[in-house]
Amino acid sequence: MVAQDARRFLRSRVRPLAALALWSLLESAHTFLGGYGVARALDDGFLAGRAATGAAWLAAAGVGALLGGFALRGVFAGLADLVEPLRDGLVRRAVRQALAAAVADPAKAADARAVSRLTQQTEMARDSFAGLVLTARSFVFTAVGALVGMAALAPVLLLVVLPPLLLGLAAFLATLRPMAAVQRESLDTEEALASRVGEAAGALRDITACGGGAAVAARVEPLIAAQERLAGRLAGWGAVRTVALGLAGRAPVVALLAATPWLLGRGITAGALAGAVTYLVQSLLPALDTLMAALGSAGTRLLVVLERFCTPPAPAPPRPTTGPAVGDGPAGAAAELRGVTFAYGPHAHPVLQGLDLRVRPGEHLAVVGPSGIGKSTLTALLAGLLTPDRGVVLVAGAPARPAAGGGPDPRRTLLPQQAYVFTASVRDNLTHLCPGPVSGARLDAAVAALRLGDLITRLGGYDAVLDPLRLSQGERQLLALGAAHLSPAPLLLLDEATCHLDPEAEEHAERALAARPGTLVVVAHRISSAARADRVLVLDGTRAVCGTHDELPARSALYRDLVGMWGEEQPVAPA
Ligand SMILES: Nc1ncnc2c1ncn2[C@@H]1O[C@H](COP(=O)(O)OP(=O)(O)OP(=O)(O)O)[C@@H](O)[C@H]1O
Repeated sequence: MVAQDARRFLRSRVRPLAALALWSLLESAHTFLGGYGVARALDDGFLAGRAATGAAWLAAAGVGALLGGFALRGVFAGLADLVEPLRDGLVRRAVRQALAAAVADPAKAADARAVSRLTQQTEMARDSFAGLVLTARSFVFTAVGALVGMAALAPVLLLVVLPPLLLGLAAFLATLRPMAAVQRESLDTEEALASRVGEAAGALRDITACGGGAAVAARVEPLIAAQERLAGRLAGWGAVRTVALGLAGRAPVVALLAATPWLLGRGITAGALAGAVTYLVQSLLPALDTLMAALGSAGTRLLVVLERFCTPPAPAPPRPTTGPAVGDGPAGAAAELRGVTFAYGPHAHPVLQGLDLRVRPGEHLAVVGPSGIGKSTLTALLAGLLTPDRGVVLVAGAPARPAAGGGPDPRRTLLPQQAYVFTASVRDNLTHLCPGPVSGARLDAAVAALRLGDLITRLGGYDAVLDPLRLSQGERQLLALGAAHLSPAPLLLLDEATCHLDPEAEEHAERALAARPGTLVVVAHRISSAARADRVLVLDGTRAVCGTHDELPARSALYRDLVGMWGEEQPVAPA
C-alpha cells in the first residue's frame, strides 16, 4: 500500500525530480574536482616542481567547492517542489479520513488522532522525506562524482575500491527489509502493550479490589517479554548494519592503502593515490555516514507515518441492537436512540446496551425500572449531558449535545430531582429558560396551568426576591415546573422532578406539562405517573420493553411486579 502510493506520488513529480537530479549533477562536479584537483596539483604541480600549476589545480578544486554550494542552493529550492505536495496530499487524506469517520458516526467526539495526523504527523512526514531525499541524493551523486573521478585518474583504482564498497552496500541493503519487519513488529507490540497497560491503569482500583493483579500481569507480561526480545533483535540488526557500513566506508580505504605498493608498481602516481584517498575520506565516507543516520531515524519515522496514513481506518464495529426500535413509529421522531450503549468508564458494566427507542412528537412517555437501572442515565443521554459509547442519540433529528455557550438548550429542557431555584425575583426564576422577555399573560397562563397562584402570592408576587433556603423541596419543584412549562423547548425531560409533591399535585403538574405543546419524557416515581403516560418504557437490566400501561403487564414480568408489588399509588422505584 505504502509502496504503491509512493510510486504514484513519485510518478506525478517527474519535473521536480529531474530538476533535483540536474542540480545534484552539478554538485557531483564539486566531488569530482575535489579529488581530481588534489591529484593534478601533486602530480603536475608540486611534485613536478611547478608550484604555480599546483596552486592553480587547488584553486580549481576550490572553485568546485563554490560550485557545490551554488548547486546545493538549487537543490534546496527544488526540494520544496517535491516535499510540499507530499505534505498537502497527506493533509487532504487526513481531512478525508476524519470526515468519513464523522459521517459514519456523527455522535462520536472528534477523533484526536485526526488532529495529530493533520498537524504533527504531516510535518513529521514532510521533514523526514526532505531529509531522506537530501541524503540519498547526496550519497548517489557523491558516489558518482568520486567513482568517475577515480576512473579519470586511473581506472585500476576502481578495481581496488569497488569490491569492498559494493559488498558493504549490498550487506547494508540486505538488512533493510528484515530490520523494517522487526521494527514494525516492535511498534505493534509497543502499541498493544501501551493499550493493555492503559486499560489496567484505568481500572487499578477494581483490579485491586477483586484481587485481579495476577490475571492482569499474565496478560501484560508476554507483551513485555516480546518487546524485550524484539529490542534484542533490533539491536542485532543494528550491529549488522554498522558492520556493513564500516565495510562500505572504511574497507575501501584500507584496501587502497594495502594495495599502494602494487599500484605504485603499476605506474599509478602518488597524486592519483592521494586523489583517491581524498575521494574516499572527504566525500564518500561522510555521505555514507549521513545516509546511514538518515535511513535509521528519518527512514523509519517516514515509513511508520506513511503506513498510518495509507492504511484505511478500521470500520466502525457493528452496532449491537436488541431488535426493532422500542416504540417504532413514523419518521421525524422528537427524540431517538439508535443502538445506544453507555457505561460509566471503559471497564464498567454498561448501564444501557444496544438500546433503540423512538419518542414520537407530542408523546408523553414514562420511564420506569428499579433503582439504579439507568433511568437518569437515559435522560442525561437524551439531554446530551452524556455521550454514548456506541450508537447515536438524536433530538429533533440532530445529535444530542450540550448547548453551545452553556446557555439553555433550545431543543430540550431537563428537570432533575433537585430543582434549580436561585436568589432572584420569582419572575426570573420562572422565565430563566426563555430566550426573550415573557409577557404577563403568558406568565399568568403558566401559573394558572400549574396552580402556582397561592405559592406566588405567599412569596410576595412576581417581583419578590426569593431566598432558596427558605423554600421547601416541594415549593422548589413547583417553581422549576413553572419554568419548564414556560420554556420553549419542544422536548421536556423530567427526572423524578415531582418526587416531593403529593400524588394529587404531581398528577396535576404532569397533566399540565403533557398538555403543553411538545414532547414529555418523565422518569416515573409512582405507578400512577406511568399509568397517565401514552406509553411506558420499562428498563430491565440491559433489556427494554415499551408499550401502554394496559398492555405491558402481559409483556413485561418486571412491570407486572412493579404494578403488583407497590400498588397504584406507591413509588415505582423505592429509594
Ligand atoms: N456518575 C456516575 N459514575 C459512575 N456510575 C454511575 C454514575 N451515575 C450513575 N452511576 C451508576 O449507573 C447506574 C445507573 O444509574 P442511574 O442513576 O441512571 O439509575 P436510575 O435508574 O436513575 O436510579 P434511581 O432510580 O435510583 O435514580 C447505577 O448503577 C449507578 O450507580
